[in-house]
Amino acid sequence: MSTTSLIWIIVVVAVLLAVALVTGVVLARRRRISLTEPEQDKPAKGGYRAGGAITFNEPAPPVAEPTRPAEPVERSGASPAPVERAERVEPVERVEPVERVEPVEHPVAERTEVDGQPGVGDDAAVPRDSAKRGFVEVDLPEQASEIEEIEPTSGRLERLRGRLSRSRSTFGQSLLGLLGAGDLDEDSWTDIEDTLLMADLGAAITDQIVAALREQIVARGVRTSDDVRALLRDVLVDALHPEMRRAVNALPHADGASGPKPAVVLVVGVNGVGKTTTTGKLARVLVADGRTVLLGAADTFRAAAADQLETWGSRVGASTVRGAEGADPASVAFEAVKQGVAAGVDTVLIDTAGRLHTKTGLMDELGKVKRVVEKQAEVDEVLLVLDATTGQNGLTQARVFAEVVDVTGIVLTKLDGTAKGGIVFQVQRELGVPVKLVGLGEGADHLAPFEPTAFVDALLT
Ligand SMILES: Nc1nc2c(ncn2[C@@H]2O[C@H](COP(=O)(O)OP(=O)(O)OP(=O)(O)O)[C@@H](O)[C@H]2O)c(=O)[nH]1
Repeated sequence: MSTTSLIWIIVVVAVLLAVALVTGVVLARRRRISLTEPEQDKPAKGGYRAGGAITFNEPAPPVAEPTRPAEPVERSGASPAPVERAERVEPVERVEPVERVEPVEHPVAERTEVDGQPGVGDDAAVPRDSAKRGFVEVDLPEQASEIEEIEPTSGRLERLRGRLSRSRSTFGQSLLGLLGAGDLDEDSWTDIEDTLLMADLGAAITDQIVAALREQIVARGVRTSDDVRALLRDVLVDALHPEMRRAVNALPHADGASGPKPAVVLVVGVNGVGKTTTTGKLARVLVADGRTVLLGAADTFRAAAADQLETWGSRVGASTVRGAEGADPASVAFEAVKQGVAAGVDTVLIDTAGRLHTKTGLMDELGKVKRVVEKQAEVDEVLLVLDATTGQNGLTQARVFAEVVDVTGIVLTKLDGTAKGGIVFQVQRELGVPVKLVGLGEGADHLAPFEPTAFVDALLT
């Protein structure tokens, strides 16, 4: 072979190698997904649409403005003008802080009739408001001197979306970062799984979401940060079952032989999760919607709980029926519904006590409350209140309550205080019951309707 031929061969091989190298680099770059595009901070397509108000459901054909007998409750509209103060506003007893912090013996040990087992009215553990905890942590709202203005419910979640910032940064943004970081190897998928598990989505939903992402990232040919966001949004919204009915059954029953009957809503859950606060916030929403409300303080284990509820009521002109401390919760609930029917209010909201951690005790008490209430009127909604910050504990509670009463909706409180917003996914799956409302703060109007799309958008944008 001549020298010229050899030189030509070397040149051709060098050119081929250079072409192969350039092609490889270009292909590798095209497979990368970058999240640094200017589009990054724009809302996902369709935008954040949390404009919905809390919706209420009527149990039967709509009632045409029922005429109500004289009732000391003035209505407030969506933009309420100052209304006259309701008659029954009694001074709220202030509970002084308990200073002593000592362990408390469980009272059941001293009781002979229950054979050492907790009975109705007992806690499995020492109640949180025993001397061990102290009332100092319970923030009683100030007694209002006049009826307050209530923030309109429409657009409320949009206004409160900033309160989901902890979940947004540790859950939403982490996922976007991981998915958009380029070639996804097995380590990346493990990181994605860990992020979902740490946000309290639970193993089953994590598997479901990861499988959907793996499949669709290829099927859709995901390339850009917008593609990633859109895919993640669709997969998360889908896992939240947007088709579930989330209206609260709180509107009165149509005229019957004996006239219109109020809707009855039972608010249940263990102590400290935010039942009383939620009942108060819900009363405000109903009043803002032009409804008349009567409150039943069936949490008779703690006088301050009834005071707290009464204060919430007085702030919006709703009366509260309460019993003596330690009274039978069922009798208070019965009386509240009886008075609600007599007064012709639209809704009776009953705050129950959740002190019974033993299933039998809980069943006895809640079952009795429901039975006696049903002698007066149908129970339309049983709202189970869960504290989003309690993770697995909250789920255990949810299971017990679901076995005991027919839970029709979940209120997830304290979502503002947690980075684990994923509990929403898990609790719906566990119970098969929709999350209807979410608590996003201690403020009087920090209760919002739960909307899957708006929620996911708040996490991702
Ligand atoms: N950050 C935050 N705090 C909340 C929320 N909902 C309730 N809380 C607070 O949680 C605490 C307990 O609320 P309560 O309404 O007294 O709870 P409860 O379940 O009625 O408790 P018991 O009356 O003891 O059974 C209060 O300090 C509330 O202000 C919420 O959505 N976010």
